[in-house]
Parts: sequence; structure tokens; C-alpha cells
Amino acid sequence: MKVLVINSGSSSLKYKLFDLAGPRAICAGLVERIGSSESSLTHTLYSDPGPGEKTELFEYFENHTQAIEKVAALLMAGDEPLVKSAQELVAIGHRVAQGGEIFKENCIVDDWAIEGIRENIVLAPLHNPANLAGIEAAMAHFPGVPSVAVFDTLFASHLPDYVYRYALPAAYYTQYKVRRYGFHGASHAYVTRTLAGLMGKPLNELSNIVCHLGNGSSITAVKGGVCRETSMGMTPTSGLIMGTRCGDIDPSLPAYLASCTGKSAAQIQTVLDRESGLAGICGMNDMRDIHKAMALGDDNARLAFEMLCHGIKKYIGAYYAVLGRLDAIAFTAGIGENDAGVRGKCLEGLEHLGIIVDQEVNAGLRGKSARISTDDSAVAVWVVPTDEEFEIATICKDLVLRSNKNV
Ligand SMILES: Nc1ncnc2c1ncn2[C@@H]1O[C@H](COP(=O)(O)OP(=O)(O)O)[C@@H](O)[C@H]1O
Ligand SMILES: CC(=O)OP(=O)(O)O
Ligand SMILES: [Mg+2]
Repeated sequence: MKVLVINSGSSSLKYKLFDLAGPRAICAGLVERIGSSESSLTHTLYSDPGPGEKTELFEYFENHTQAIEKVAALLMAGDEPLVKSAQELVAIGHRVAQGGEIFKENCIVDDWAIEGIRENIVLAPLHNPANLAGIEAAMAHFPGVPSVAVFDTLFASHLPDYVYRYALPAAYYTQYKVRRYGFHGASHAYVTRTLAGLMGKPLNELSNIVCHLGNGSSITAVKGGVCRETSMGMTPTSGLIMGTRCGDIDPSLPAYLASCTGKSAAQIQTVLDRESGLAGICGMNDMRDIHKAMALGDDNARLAFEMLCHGIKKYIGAYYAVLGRLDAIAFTAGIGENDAGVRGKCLEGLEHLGIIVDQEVNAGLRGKSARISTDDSAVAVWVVPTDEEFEIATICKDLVLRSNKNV
């Protein structure tokens, strides 16, 4: 029973092929820095034991459609292709960022779902187009295989009304669905469940914060596995400073900037989504580049780093208060899993809150699960690599099996 999962992020495309009968994924890959001259594809074929063979291709991928064409060709190439024919796949799972109020559950994609995802583009302009391109390209390459849409927004769909509503005229909520949705749901759900397992604590007793820090970043407060607060709002532009997104700003700013610069609302939106965040402050959106620049004394890179860390610290403090009791904080995604500097800095000075980082363990840790707090830290701090694709594959399998039973 093979399931292919496609996770189109704003700047990357991840894929993983699972044989759900087996213990682990068959292969995985990452197309990074899509749209940049430095774009590349890394394809890893897993073998037992060990990570297996790695192929790296440096090619220009202009957009997500081109990336998927290459991935499909890789999976189906050679004498013993990983996917012999489309019929071998029971489903292709797609991460879709914005489900809005249209999608109350994950679903098998049909014309109605495609229209709904398209309608929600205004609520996630960087993501839903990439997600839709992924779905359409996969449908073209693997005809007859059910595509399953797994929505980022569902994890936060049980937020209390006083959290998800904005203090705007009530009609804007009822007519235009203006509200906090929250994103990165598959990641927050997977990391929270994994964290409970690592800590040996029943999920329904765990009170935790997840810091998903990637090119897009969001933080959630979770009690008993249920999301109680989330930093992203109606769109993934809000919350923390991100690679190119501004995060929370004064709501009067767009109108003020429009009057200063003569730019249209759409042009200002592009500035907020694509030219702001870390890139806006220092010209670089990747923390690896920012660290290199900081080491050379670049003060704008230092500022971008400090703004990010300060923002994370503010959310942790606020969500600690929201939860009342905090058992653990988990760091995940590209920055959360790999950047010891960010982890260390944003938790600095929180000892009085019972959060004590073991700086030595933290500094040495990259890309794998481990506790990075000291034994006497009241709040456990963990790095938990996310696996949005595994979460999506599991959802796909359940949905397809259920729908086959109903046929
Ligand atoms: N080794 C590393 N050290 C520091 N930061 C890293 C490292 N690897 C990746 N990152 C950061 O992670 C980001 C990508 O995170 P990821 O979760 O894969 O993004 P997305 O899914 O949003 O495209 C990069 O932009 C970079 O800032
Ligand atoms: C919703 C979102 O920000 O996604 P990504 O992190 O993939 O950009
Ligand atoms: Mg991501």
C-alpha cells in the first residue's frame, strides 16, 4: 500500500513515498529555494539500516509545477522504478495550507474541493496556489490515483471564539469569514503527539508549546492535544517574523505605506509577504546565511536574528500564561531543528519561569529528537523533528480505507 505525500511550502517542495505496510518511508526528497538560481533537489532512497543513497541535483526550478514534474520522473525512472505505475499508489496526499471555513475535514479531492482551495487563495496567497499546482500536476502525472487534501488549518479549528475572532465589526466575520485560522496543523499535531510519547505522558495530560520555525513559522499552545492558541491568524503573513513575511505589525501600517509610496493594496501585500521578515531586515531569508553574515560582523543580520528570537520569547511567555501549567516546549522545522543559536537565545533569561536550557547539549544538537533542558528544569525543552508527510500519509490511508468501505 504505497502513498506519496507532497508538501508544497512557500519556498520548498518536500515529498515522501511510504509503503504503509513497512516500518518507514521508501524515499524522500526536498526541492529547496524554488524560484532562486540556487534551487536544488535532494532525493534520498532509504535502505535498512541507515539513511541510504542520496542524489543531489542542482537545477533551476522556477515553480512548484516544474519541481513535481521532476519528482514524478525520478520516482518512475529506471529498470526498477520506485513507482511502477500509477495503480501502485493508493493515494497522493497533499498538504493544503488554508481550508478556511469551507473545509471542516480533510477530503478526497474532487472538482468541488479544487474550487474551494482556489477560493481560499485570498486567505493564503503564498501557499494555496503552490498547493493547487501540486495537486493538479500530481493528478496529471498519476491519473486515477485519489488525491487527498490535508488542511493545515484543521488543528486550530477548535479554538475558543474569544481566540479566533478579531475585534472588528461582527459582520466581517459572518460575511467574509475574517478570523484567526492558524496553520502548520499537521506539524503541530505530529510534534505534540511525538512529544507526549518521548516524555511518556498521556497526550490528554500534556500541556505544551510547539515552536514550528521554518521559512514560515508559527507557535501553538496545546492542552491535552487540543490547540488553544496559535500565532498565525487569518493568513500565514501574521505572527512571528518569518523568512520573507513581516509577522505581526500595526494594522494601520498598510494604509499609511500606501499613502507614502503610492503602492496599491496588492503591491503592499507583496511587500509584506515576499520582501519583509528576515529578508526585509538584512537581505537574507535563510538562517544559515544570516549566521555566516553575523560571524562577519553584519549588524543587519544581528538585528534580524535578535528580532526573531525576541518574538519567539514573547509568544512563549504569553502562551505559558494562557496554558497556566507548562510541561514542555518543543522546537521543530528547519530553524527549530537545526539552529541552536536561535533556540538558546530565545530561551535565555527564562530560568525564573522554570525553563533552563543545557547550553552544551543544545549547541551540539541538530536535526534529531532530544531533550535540551537540564534535569532540574521544571519545563522540559525538546527538539522534535517534524514529519508532516508521515502525518499526512496516515490521514490519507484512513480516509481512503474508509471511503473504499463505503463504496
Ligand atoms: N542547518 C540549518 N541551520 C539553521 N537554519 C536552517 C538550517 N537548515 C534550514 N534552516 C532554516 O530553515 C528554513 C527552512 O525551513 P523549512 O521548515 O524546511 O521551511 P518551509 O517548509 O517553510 O519551506 C530555511 O529557510 C532556514 O532558515
Ligand atoms: C503556512 C506556512 O507558513 O507554511 P510554510 O511554513 O510551508 O511556508
Ligand atoms: Mg514548512
